[in-house]
Amino acid sequence: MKPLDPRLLRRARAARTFLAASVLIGIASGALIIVQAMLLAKVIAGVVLQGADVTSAAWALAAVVAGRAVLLWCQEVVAQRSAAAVKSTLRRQTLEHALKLGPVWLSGERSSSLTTLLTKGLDDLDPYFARYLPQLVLAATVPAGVIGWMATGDLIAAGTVVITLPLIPIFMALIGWATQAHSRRRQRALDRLAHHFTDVVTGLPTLKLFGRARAQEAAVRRVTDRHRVASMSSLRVAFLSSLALELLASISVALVAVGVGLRLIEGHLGLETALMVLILAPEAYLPLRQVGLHFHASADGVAASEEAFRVLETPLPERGDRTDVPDLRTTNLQLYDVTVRYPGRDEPALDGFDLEVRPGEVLALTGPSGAGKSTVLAVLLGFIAPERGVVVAGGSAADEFEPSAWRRQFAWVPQRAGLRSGSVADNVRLGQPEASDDAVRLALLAAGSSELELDKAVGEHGQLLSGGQQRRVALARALVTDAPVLLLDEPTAGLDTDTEAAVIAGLRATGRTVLMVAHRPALITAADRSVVVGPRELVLA
Ligand SMILES: Nc1ncnc2c1ncn2[C@@H]1O[C@H](COP(=O)(O)OP(=O)(O)OP(=O)(O)O)[C@@H](O)[C@H]1O
Repeated sequence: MKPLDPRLLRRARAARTFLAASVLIGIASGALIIVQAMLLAKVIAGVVLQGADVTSAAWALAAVVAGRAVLLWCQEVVAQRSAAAVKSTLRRQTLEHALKLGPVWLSGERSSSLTTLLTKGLDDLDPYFARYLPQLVLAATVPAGVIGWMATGDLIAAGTVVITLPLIPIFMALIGWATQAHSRRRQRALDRLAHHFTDVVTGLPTLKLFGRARAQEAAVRRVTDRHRVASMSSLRVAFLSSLALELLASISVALVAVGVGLRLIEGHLGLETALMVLILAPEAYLPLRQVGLHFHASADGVAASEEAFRVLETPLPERGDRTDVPDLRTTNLQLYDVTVRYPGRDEPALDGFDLEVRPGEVLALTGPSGAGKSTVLAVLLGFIAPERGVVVAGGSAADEFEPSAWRRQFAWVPQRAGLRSGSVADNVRLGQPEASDDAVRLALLAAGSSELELDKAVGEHGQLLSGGQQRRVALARALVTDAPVLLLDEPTAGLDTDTEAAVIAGLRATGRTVLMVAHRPALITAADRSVVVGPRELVLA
């Protein structure tokens, strides 16, 4: 593990400010430690030898101690603020990037890993900023100053420190090497726990229905146990390594002390100098020991930031920046020879697919389950880039356009409605935040949901609404936009025949281009045309 990931400095301005402030505070702390040792030695020697007046030195010592307390406070304030700023920057950047990567990239276990990373994961950066980095700066500044100053009083003691001090970073590097693997294992166990737990909670009604809820207890226990074992082994390494570093530093200080004691007895050193060297010796080792101590607390934070960088460094599909997207109210939309392969899949989800969508037509995409109908919509929305082939509008390829400008031409109703908690109106307004109550009512009417009150509560993932109501609210959310093309993934699934007829009539009445994935005969019949998606594309009149 690198002590300081340069990507952190590049991505978060707060981290750079923090580092600069920490270096200044570190240098000031180093100077105060030396002055404190000199004054302390002077006061003790004065008292022991009963000759000198130590009053002024005692006052100066009190001032130095107060100065160190103020520096510590400054360091804490700067660290907490920087940690908060860096976490918020990383969270924002990671979330924005994940959104740009789109729902296809987020599918699978990625969404729960991302949730863990953006919540608990990045919080682990707190000890990294508040403890580890300041200590790292002190470790780089204080020992050099202390050894230099010791050398002016006792060259042999300074030499002893110079020889023994490097043992600490060597041990730390070895320990760090072992800890990194433990931290990663712990992070993976936490990810798996989050994923499993989300799955179980979301699927609890189904599990109960099939009498499998109890069986999940054992599965949750197993995953939790794995996390516990990983955490305990991290802690074991942390405690053992602290003990090793502590022991090493104590033996080194003892070596210095024995040498100083002998030279004092033999008269080669004065009492004040000997005291100063003895007081300073532990200070040379302390920052390095503390770095080792805080290293473990920060390892989880560093693992989380590496995870965030992994997301941030995932390349975005190449898209142009043109915003002059042709108006699809008047322009044909074409797919030529489009082949799509999902990451990790050998078989293509779409193979050499051609399609032409004319303005204002209602077109049904049909075909067996898994044939690639939803994938056609994902390609049109730019959620996945075709391996071969191209999407064309008005003579230009879709990937020449800036993604959000391109997507403004479309309103999408996915297979899962994707509603969030709030009211029905809140959910419809996701399509058009400025929509008036009348516009929302009109959209609900066109979606066959006139019976739904605008302020009716919607729970998480659309709970509190029936499956059919969720679909219709999602449809109203698409209809309230002014997008010229509606991409609908089975818009009438779960609706009764009358409501389905009303929805189809509502769709036609909008006069917009509709491209819908359709399994139900009523929907296929209501379309102007239907296209079969599958290994062999058939275009039916
Ligand atoms: N995110 C994904 N990662 C990997 N494979 C995927 C992903 N999404 C879909 N697939 C695979 O791509 C193929 C086409 O899927 P798609 O959802 O487009 O089919 P579909 O025709 O819409 O099916 P259905 O009618 O059941 O909704 C399937 O084999 C599916 O397993």
